[in-house]
Amino acid sequence: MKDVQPKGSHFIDGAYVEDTAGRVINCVYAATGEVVAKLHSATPAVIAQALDSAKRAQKEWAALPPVERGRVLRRVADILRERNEALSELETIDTGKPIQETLVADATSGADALEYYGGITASITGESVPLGGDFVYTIREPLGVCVGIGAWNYPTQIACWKSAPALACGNAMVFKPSEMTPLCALKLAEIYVEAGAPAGLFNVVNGYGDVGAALVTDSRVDKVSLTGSVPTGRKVYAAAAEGIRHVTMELGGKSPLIVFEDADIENAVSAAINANFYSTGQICSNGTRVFVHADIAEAFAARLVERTKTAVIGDPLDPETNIGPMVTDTQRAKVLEYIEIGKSEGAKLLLGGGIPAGFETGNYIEPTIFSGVTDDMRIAAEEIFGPVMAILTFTSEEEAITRANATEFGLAAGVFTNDIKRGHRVVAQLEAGTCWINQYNLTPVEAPFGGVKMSGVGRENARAALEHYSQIKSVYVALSDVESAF
Ligand SMILES: NC(=O)c1ccc[n+]([C@@H]2O[C@H](COP(=O)([O-])OP(=O)(O)OC[C@H]3O[C@@H](n4cnc5c(N)ncnc54)[C@H](O)[C@@H]3O)[C@@H](O)[C@H]2O)c1
Ligand SMILES: NCCCC=O
Repeated sequence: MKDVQPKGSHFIDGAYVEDTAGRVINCVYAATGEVVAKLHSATPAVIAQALDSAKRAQKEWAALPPVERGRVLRRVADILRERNEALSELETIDTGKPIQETLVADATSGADALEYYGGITASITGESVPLGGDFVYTIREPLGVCVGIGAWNYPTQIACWKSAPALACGNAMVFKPSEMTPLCALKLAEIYVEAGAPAGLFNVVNGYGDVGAALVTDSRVDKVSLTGSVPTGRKVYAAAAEGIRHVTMELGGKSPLIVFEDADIENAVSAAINANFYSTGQICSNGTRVFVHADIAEAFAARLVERTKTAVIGDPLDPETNIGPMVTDTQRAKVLEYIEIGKSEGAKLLLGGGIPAGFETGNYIEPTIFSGVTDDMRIAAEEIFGPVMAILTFTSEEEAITRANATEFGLAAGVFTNDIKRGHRVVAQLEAGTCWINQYNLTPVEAPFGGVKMSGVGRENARAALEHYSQIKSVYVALSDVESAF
């Protein structure tokens, strides 16, 4: 295994920082269980250093002409693309996701975000509001120091999706990666400095949940953006509210994928595969409740099983591998428990359900398909965050919509139909922040991404994210005399 030990656990003010007094974080390669790097969770002194330097750098950064700020972000995008191979390998080692995915979905999607926001930095402006003589103009101002807290499934992408719009708006960011994947964001911090960002503008502090909690309540912090589970979201949202801080919450889901009887079955099967088994099922927007019209349910399931059997399970660093291990043994144990729950609830196990033969070392698990699932089963109601698909059947459009919406989550939804009117009619009624018609799980930077209901608050990507990293100042300008009562 290549040496991935970073020069320090944190990256602050343009340099690696270490404080061995912090609790140890072992970075484990999910395919073998090998400890590939050892870091230390941030101490209060490290957190203070990160926030102080971010506060300083933010002022310097916000004072630059926007076109110069945009240029720095675009340089970051270029470097991410130049180093895609090395960064993808690191992402694979950090997460266990197959290299065939990380080469196309991580540093590259991060680069898209940096390029997009670099391109619009100079057009983040206010407006002029005529009042028939007097007028108002508005200024879109940065919030100040933003804290980003990441989940473990997309460490590079999450760090880029948060930092790119934050920095474009003139903020600084202190980013805390998940303790399970501490390596990738450190590389991004190095690249920001190399691209010309002021030291301290993008700092990374590694640590457990307590480090995240300390950041959220610090008086130097103006905004918190979390990607994580609903239970963590509740805590972080409440803690941020104490200081009336701005928040973005990108949380979990249990999204529906509805396949109507007139759908192209081959495309719908491809979408169901992508919506459940990409990244070994560890994607927030996954369409894990696959509602299939009763008339085609048998044919759909047969083809799905046939194709899923051909998936190559293996070493994630092997380019042939489609399905790698789960991020940790704990996460896999949780998924295996859900599979047992599914069986005991009476769902029919069509495929998978255990540890693949020959893969007893590492956190491997088979892609698993249940049919005969009903809405009340826990495997249909709770976020599993692993490669477990539940097939449910329906007979009418109205029924499919009602049942798809019968969840506390609202992150995403997909509809497969060849009737374009039906496609639009159905998504208009689905309670989800992102919907796809005849596609699933594509999240281009040009499209806003985020959830409704318990799945979150705010949006990432597109111009929509600018609303969440800036605030508007109104300036009233009088051209006439001031009237007063006396
Ligand atoms: N909506 C999205 O964009 C999106 C994307 C990826 C993952 N997710 C969700 O993330 C979850 C999986 O990720 P996870 O297991 O890392 O989530 P998690 O909620 O356990 O942890 C997320 C982050 O929060 C930190 N944290 C934990 N307790 C904290 C506290 N009290 N204060 C501040 N920070 C704290 C963790 O250290 C970690 O960095 C799933 O629910 C998934 O759906 C959502
Ligand atoms: N590519 C989008 C991933 C977001 C959630 O896990």
